[in-house]
Amino acid sequence: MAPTRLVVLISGGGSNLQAIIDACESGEINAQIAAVISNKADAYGLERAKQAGIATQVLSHKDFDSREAYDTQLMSIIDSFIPNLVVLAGFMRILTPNLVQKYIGKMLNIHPSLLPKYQGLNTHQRAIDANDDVHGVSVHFVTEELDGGPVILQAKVPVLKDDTADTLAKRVHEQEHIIYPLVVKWFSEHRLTMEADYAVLDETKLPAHGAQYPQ
Ligand SMILES: Nc1nc2c(c(=O)[nH]1)N[C@@H](CN(C=O)c1ccc(C(=O)N[C@@H](CCC(=O)O)C(=O)O)cc1)CN2
Ligand SMILES: NCC(=O)N[C@@H]1O[C@H](COP(=O)([O-])[O-])[C@@H](O)[C@H]1O
Repeated sequence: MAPTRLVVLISGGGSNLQAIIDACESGEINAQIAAVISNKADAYGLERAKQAGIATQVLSHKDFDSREAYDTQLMSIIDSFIPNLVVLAGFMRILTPNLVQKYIGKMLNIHPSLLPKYQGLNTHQRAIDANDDVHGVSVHFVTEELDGGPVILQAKVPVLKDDTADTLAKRVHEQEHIIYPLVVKWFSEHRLTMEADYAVLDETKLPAHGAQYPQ
């Protein structure tokens, strides 16, 4: 089967991008990253992509007068790489309805909370402030509703009494790097749709660390 063509959108360090790069390079995922696009020129994820020989492009939102104008240009760039799947990996811009609808069912996001809890930003601190004893991460389809799309896979981590947002984020990151490549692999093998019967996904492949299907 031809490898799934990925376009990955980032804004920062790119550790999730790196996990997907590694999984593609090892053959774990039958996919290739056609391009990495960042809205921040100083995103270290761009360096990770360059070191892996992956095409990169920077599209700064500051160069556009509106979200719609930015997304129109972003769509044009994404389309030029003819992706089967668009992967948001720490991409920190809210996408407009036109762009979301164009890629509906073939755009994924990773969000650092157990959705539907804590949509939006600053999720780790919010979990600590709420005295939660469990936190985690969700991989979901992107829809117009911010962080409201169908959840595909989640992973849980404990919140420790002395946790800071940084120590909790580090624990969550470890799980992100397991479940995101796994979901991309499932997409590449099963051509996941938003109406997917999650039973199609082989539960035995779930990492032992407590990943769970949405209830
Ligand atoms: N239409 C959608 N767009 C995006 C989704 C989505 O589900 N639907 N997921 C987000 C990712 N995300 C959380 O997982 C997220 C990203 C950015 C923001 C946000 O408030 N961004 C601000 C700018 C913040 C900054 O620059 O630091 C903004 O866009 O004004 C919230 C949640 C990606 N997009
Ligand atoms: N709302 C989106 C969001 O907060 N996403 C989060 O950004 C980080 C990106 O890290 P990375 O750049 O090292 O992959 C990840 O923790 C991801 O869950």
